[in-house]
Amino acid sequence: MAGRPTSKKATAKAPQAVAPKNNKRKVAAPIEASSKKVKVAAGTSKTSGKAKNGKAAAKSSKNAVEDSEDDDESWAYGAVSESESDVGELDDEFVSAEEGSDIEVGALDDDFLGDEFADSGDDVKGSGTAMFDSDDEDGKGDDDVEGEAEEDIFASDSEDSDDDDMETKSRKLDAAKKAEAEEAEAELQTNIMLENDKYVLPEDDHEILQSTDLQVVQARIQEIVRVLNNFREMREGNRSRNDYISQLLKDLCLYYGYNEYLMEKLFYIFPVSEAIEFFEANEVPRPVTIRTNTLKTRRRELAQALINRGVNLDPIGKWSKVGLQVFDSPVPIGATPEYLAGHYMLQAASSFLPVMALAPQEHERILDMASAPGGKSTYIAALLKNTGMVFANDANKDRTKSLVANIHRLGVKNAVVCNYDGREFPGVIGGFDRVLLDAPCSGTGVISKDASVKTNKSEQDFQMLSQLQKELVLSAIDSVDAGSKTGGYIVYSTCSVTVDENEDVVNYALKKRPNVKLVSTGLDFGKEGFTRYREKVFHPSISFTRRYYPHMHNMDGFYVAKFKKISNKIPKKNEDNADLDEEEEFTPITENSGRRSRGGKKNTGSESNPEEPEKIAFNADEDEELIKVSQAKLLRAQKGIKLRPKKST
Ligand SMILES: C[S@@+](CC[C@H](N)C(=O)[O-])C[C@H]1O[C@@H](n2cnc3c(N)ncnc32)[C@H](O)[C@@H]1O
Repeated sequence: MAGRPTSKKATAKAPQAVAPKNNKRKVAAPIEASSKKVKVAAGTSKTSGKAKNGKAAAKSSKNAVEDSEDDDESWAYGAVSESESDVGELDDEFVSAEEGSDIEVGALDDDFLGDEFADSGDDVKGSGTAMFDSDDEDGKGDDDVEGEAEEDIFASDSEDSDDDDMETKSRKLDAAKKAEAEEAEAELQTNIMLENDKYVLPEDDHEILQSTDLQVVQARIQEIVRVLNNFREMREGNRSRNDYISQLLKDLCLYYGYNEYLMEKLFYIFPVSEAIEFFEANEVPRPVTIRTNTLKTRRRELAQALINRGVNLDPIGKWSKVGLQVFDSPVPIGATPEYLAGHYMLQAASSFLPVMALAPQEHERILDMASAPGGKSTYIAALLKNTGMVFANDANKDRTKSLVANIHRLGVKNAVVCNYDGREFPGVIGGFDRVLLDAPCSGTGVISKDASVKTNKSEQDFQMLSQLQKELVLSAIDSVDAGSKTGGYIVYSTCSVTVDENEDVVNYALKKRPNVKLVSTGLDFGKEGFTRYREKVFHPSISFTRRYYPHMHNMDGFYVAKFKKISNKIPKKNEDNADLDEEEEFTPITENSGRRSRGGKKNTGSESNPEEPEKIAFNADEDEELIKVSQAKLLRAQKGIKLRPKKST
């Protein structure tokens, strides 16, 4: 469709209705929008917020300095003193957009879309330039215009120079000024509606389709948001809220380039103004972040090595001890010697969160059910300090190649890579201390990295994804040993913000597996998961789950839920969960069946007695025996040593 803004150019004329709120939020974001270095955080196109953004950035720069001083490691990286001295110089975020534009990412992992970042400089520059008011485009500032007006007045004055009647002269001057003021007022009237003006909705679709001029669409979005925010006073006649909302949704689709189905799905997650902040944030790349691989180095050492290469970086925020935010770099950040030596992983900040929630303990046996390309598996391995075992599984064999490469590069020695459909667990192996299910999802949290999500997901896709996620989460739960001395936890996460893929899935799991309960994620920021959404009511404990948003937390949209398994038996009904809605049935895999039987009837019990709850426990002795046999085989193959396996008693 002509005029459809699928690109970041749309940010150039972003609706301004939300600017003040947005600015406020940016300062509190877990990834600081600090100092000149920030090229993305504050960089939306809200011209009205320019000065404020500059101040906010300056303020947060100071915060970043304080944060880094409070850090356990109590260091301050290269940029810190610079940012302190820069604070006073900052006047707006455009400076930073250009300064931060030359970052190169190089060979990035699959979970981190390098092209976005490589392109980001241009995008930001583009939007930065376009962010200037059109008034400024002719290169004349307000002073120039005023100067011309004054010259005109004096010109007419000089024509009458013969007339030395001061009163006439003064009257002419007054009349000229009045005419100019009226003209100026008239100009304003055509552009700006007064607070109390009623906004008249376009009458028919014809008019809407004609209005593909982004500026017209943008102006209408602003007006409709203004009306919706003060509906009683501002609405036109008997127009309903729905009339305005349906026009707004059409305009948002046009302006940001989403399909109608997804637009509606996302729009209702937020209050009106916040929805626009969310769509706007999706037009701007998120900060480039890396995770220190503590198996090989420490954050301070890594930071120093990268600073020596001219990389401008800072700690990600107080909440992470291993994250670094890279502002700009003269070298490709995905191809430095430190990167190749496995000292860090290019990893989105949001993707630290599920692993932090999982909180792996040394010597545990952990399953990462959907793990490629391994950002989280390798983090788990690092937290285990290469003890215990990480089963890094992924259903996509091709993707396991990058998983294996990352495991090697990062020096992970306690990982087993496997390639099963996650729904086949625990038939493959069970009894884990903890399971992470970072589920396949629609990616509505990472639209800034992959804009194709705006248009390539249909209602059917969402239904299929939600169904798959529900099946996977039950397998994840069933793969954990409730009797684990140190664990018994399951973390479910997605990089999507839709309710179907998050609260709906968790609610379903609570209903189908009353032997689990939700517990705190231990993450001290993030919005609470919804306990109600439109016509849906979820279990109250879903408030333990956490939502993360680009416009609020300056990181990808994300969702994290943590379950504790309290029994290996699945009770028939749990009173706490009795109020959960009945939903469609499917046949999950059981330990006994090994493979998931499809399309059959409900089967949560054992094969011999479907009514009897299944028992899933890891048999440590049996496993030890297997490990010994395999070690013996290995020794024989590698060194020709023959060990006689001990007979089990
Ligand atoms: C969000 S990505 C995982 C990212 C990964 N956790 C990381 O941090 O690098 C989801 C993964 O799920 C995998 N997947 C899709 N369907 C699956 C299934 N039925 N069982 C297991 N993995 C599946 C996809 O191949 C994809 O790699």
